[in-house]
Parts: sequence; structure tokens; C-alpha cells
Amino acid sequence: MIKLSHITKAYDSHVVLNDISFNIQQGEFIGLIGPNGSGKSTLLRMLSGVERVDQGVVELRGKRVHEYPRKEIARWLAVLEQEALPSLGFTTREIVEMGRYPFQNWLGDDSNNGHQLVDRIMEHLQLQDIEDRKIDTLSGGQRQRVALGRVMAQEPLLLLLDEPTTYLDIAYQIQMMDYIHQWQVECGLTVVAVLHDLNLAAQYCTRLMMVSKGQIVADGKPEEIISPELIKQVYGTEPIVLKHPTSGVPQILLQPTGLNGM
Ligand SMILES: Nc1ncnc2c1ncn2[C@@H]1O[C@H](COP(=O)(O)OP(=O)(O)OP(=O)(O)O)[C@@H](O)[C@H]1O
Repeated sequence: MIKLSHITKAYDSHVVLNDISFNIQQGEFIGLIGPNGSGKSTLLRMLSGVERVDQGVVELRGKRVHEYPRKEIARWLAVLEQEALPSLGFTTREIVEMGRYPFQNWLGDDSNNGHQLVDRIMEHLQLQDIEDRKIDTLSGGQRQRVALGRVMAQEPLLLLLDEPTTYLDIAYQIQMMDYIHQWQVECGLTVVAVLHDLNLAAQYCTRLMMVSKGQIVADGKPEEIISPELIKQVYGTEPIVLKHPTSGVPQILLQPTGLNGM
């Protein structure tokens, strides 16, 4: 699905991504984790093709990302970013319908029964009660559900997410990740998500890539990546790592440094 070969990207003379290579298979749920400023969002922008690499090659489904016309790539690649919704007076339903744009002809007709799909998504994400509300009147959690509805309407094969749970309370965080996980499992969706919350990342991702100073310093299953040693090496703070009592995945507890030795 995704093949990166020797990607390098610099802004001015500051190297942000340094010789990154990896492959991602269809159906994987990848978490990009790592400290602030390590290059995670930049890497996501290289994957979606909105920014060009300086060196190296990004291939999606066997073809260089920049060789795809934008409308064609939008039929199978969707990006969910923070605060990416337009706010100029659109309703919830209108925003979700925008996801169908890549499938419409010049008359605005949808080639694939898009209306029924939008109805199902509105129901699945419990958006019917607010379908006529302008999105600038919604809460942060509701807006994030609407943004998810729009990318679901796109029916992508590849979903790129940048911090999908920021600003959400714990119930909405779990709900959001559950929706995405269910979609990934049922439809064989490939997901690449930038996540700061290492506990959510370990719960939902099949594979984690730790980004540090523009390089992938570790790549593997959550139980291989979430270790006190690696986290200390990369973040400079050493957590306690425990096994989740029901799922068995590693979970971290932070240790305030001022309490050490008390
Ligand atoms: N358009 C840009 N112009 C100049 N520098 C940039 C640009 N985009 C990113 N950078 C720099 O590249 C580095 C990596 O940024 P990036 O946003 O990819 O990191 P990140 O790991 O996603 O960070 P965070 O976790 O804080 O969101 C940072 O030093 C940032 O300032």
C-alpha cells in the first residue's frame, strides 16, 4: 500500500526527515509516535503528497504519489486533520456530503449511491439529531465526529490522521478510536495516525513507529516499542510500563520527577 524509500526533507537548512524508508501493508493500523517537533506531521504530509520530498520516493499502491491527479487520489486516500473543517455556515450533513465530492461528475451527480451512504454514516456516528446544525455551533467532540463522517463518506482505502483525539475528553477519545478501529477491521482500511497518547496508541495500533529527530528509531508491535528504556531514550522521561489487565497491551504511568525517592 505504502512504500517509502530514503525520504529526506529539510526546511531552509534544517533537516526534518532524514533518510526514512519503510513499507506499510494494506489493513495495518500504524501509530506514528515521538516527541514534539520530531517530524511526525511532516512525514504524514509527505505520505498524502501535499508536500514534496527533497530526496527519495513515496509510492502509494505501486505509483509515485505525485503522479496521481488529486481528484483520483481523493477517491481512496483521506486525511483527517485537527481543525480542518470549513466553518462558513455549513451544516453537519453538508460537511459529511463533501466527502462524496471525488465521486461526483461535473453536474454534481454521485456515481455510487452516495446519498444512502451518507444516511448510514449519519446514523452510525449518531449525527442525525444535529444534521441541520451549523458546525460552528457544535462542541469540539461533535465537530470531530462530523470530520470523521466526512472522511468516511470518501470511502478511502488509506486514512491519514493527525492527532485525531486532541481536545476530546476520555469518553470521546475512546469513541473516536473505536469508530476508526471498527472501520479498519471491517473494511480492511489502512490507517496511519500521529498519536501523542502512547496508551491509546498501544491499545489500537497493530504497529508503532517511533520518530525521533527526523528518523524512525524503532518500528514494531506495541509490546516491542513501549518500554521504559526506549521512552527514556527518546522522550527523556522514564515511565512505569504495565500490562493492561484486560487487553494485555503495554500501558504507561508517568512519574513526576519531583516525587522520585519520596
Ligand atoms: N512549513 C514548515 N516550515 C518550516 N519548518 C517547519 C515546517 N513544518 C514543520 N517545520 C519544522 O519541522 C520540524 C518537525 O515538525 P513536525 O510538525 O513534523 O513535528 P511533529 O513531530 O509533528 O511535532 P508535534 O508533535 O509538536 O506536532 C519542527 O522543527 C518544525 O518547526
